[in-house]
Amino acid sequence: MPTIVSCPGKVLVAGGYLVLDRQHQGFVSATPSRFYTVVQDAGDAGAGVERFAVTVVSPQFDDGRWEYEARREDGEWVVAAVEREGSSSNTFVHLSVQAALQVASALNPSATFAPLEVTIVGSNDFYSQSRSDSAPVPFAPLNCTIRNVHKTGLGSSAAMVTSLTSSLLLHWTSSSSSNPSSPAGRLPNPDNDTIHLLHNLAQYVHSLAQGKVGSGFDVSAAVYGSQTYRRFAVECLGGLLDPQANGGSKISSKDLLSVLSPSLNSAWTSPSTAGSVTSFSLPPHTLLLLADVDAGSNTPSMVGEVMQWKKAAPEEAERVWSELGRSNEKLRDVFAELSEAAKEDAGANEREVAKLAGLTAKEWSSSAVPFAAAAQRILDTRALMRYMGEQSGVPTEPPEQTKLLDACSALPGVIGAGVPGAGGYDAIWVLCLDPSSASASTSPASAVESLLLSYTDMSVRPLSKNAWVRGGTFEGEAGLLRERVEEVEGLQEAIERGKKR
Ligand SMILES: Nc1ncnc2c1ncn2[C@@H]1O[C@H](COP(=O)(O)OP(=O)(O)OP(=O)(O)O)[C@@H](O)[C@H]1O
Ligand SMILES: C[C@@](O)(CCOP(=O)(O)O)CC(=O)O
Repeated sequence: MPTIVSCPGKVLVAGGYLVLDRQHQGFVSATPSRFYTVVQDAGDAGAGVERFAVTVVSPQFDDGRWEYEARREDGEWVVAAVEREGSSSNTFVHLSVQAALQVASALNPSATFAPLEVTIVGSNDFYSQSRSDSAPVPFAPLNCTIRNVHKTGLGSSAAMVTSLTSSLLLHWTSSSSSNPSSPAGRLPNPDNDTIHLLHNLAQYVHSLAQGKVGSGFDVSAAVYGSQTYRRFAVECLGGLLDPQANGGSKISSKDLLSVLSPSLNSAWTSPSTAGSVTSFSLPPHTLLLLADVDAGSNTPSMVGEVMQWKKAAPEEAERVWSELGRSNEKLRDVFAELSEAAKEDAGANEREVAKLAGLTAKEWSSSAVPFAAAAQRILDTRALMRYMGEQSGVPTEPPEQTKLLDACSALPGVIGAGVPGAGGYDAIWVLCLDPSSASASTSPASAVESLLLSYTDMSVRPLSKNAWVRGGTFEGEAGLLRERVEEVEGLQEAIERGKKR
């Protein structure tokens, strides 16, 4: 039986930069666009096996095939890349296989291993698709190398690393313990302790592969789905990211597990160092529409400049961050109030949404409806982000984006719009009402889509409807899931394409 794990992409709706600091939180939506990893035995497992092959195929890419040999040396598993003519290296994949194998062997020292074939695919919306009239097949080949692909900002590396490390670890440990709160009709998810370990493992691999410590909100979204995220302290990872730790030699499997295991390393649970994941939901009958902006921004350098400003003007920065932090929390709270109201009286909520969908957010404000408060909160957060951008000299919401966001926000049924994550020229989100009565062509979302498709001041392309987040739905909030191949459209075909490599 193959082991399949899928993980969602992310949109950091609010909390960019602040979320790097444990004092503040990030407000994250998971996307229905997901990464899938399929792990299959390609031979028999043997007792006392000292080496086995792991082949990883990513059928969407011309260079998407990596071969590894796992060898046991002095009781420790080491994963080495097998170089073939024309093959590229993939640090994210290599480190995922190495770390997952070490943790699996530490959890079960007498585990037996078989050769493995692994297939990785990401929903089309993680990558810009070539313009064509027909919709691409699921997990469509991109006709380019990984290095040359244009990413859309949904967090491909975090979703990929999390689904790969998780599927490998679950495959090797044949974890049968399941979570009683698993959604009905789906394969049961692992228990909470296992999920926590999978999270810690993916955070470690992702940080190591990126060569930096981001806040980790993207990996957390890949595991836990939509959430209010407070980062874990770097101390949780001990010296794992420090190349000088262990005198420069590789960490043993046992030591790796003792750092990553939430039951062995109290830093993961102690209030002064632990991260936290609490709820964040978009209200029912709202739709978060996403669009890719072609210009692109360099997140690490933007982060560097904001941090420099923070150091140079600590008092002003502290004041702005506190205000932004409060504004972001208010946005989360008003979404929670709207979700609660919809739960209490679904009919009244639907009627209100249907009425407001024909009016602009400016027009709502005269009647002081709760959706008007959400619109105002979004404007407040944007204004503060722009102010921080001006102060730090970083284009968090550059004028071209302001113009585009304002144009979207002025359409009927639009609650507001923003630049996700670090901001800049990468992407935008637009939150609109999604009345059940509207036909696909008369909905606020379709008006936004038309505006974006005909926009000429900047090159902006809406992601497909498959990537839009529907408020209050399972698909729009779920984190890591175990999957059956026959239930994921196009997955079997993608595996077959990979076999032809
Ligand atoms: N389908 C895939 N198969 C294998 N590796 C992948 C795949 N997609 C992404 N990766 C890995 O992730 C790396 C990209 O990571 P990087 O941190 O640059 O992007 P990112 O910030 O996650 O992108 P974005 O947020 O825009 O999706 C690739 O170089 C590759 O190693
Ligand atoms: C700037 C930052 O807070 C968010 C970056 O988000 P994104 O990759 O632009 O979606 C960095 C981080 O949290 O790792």
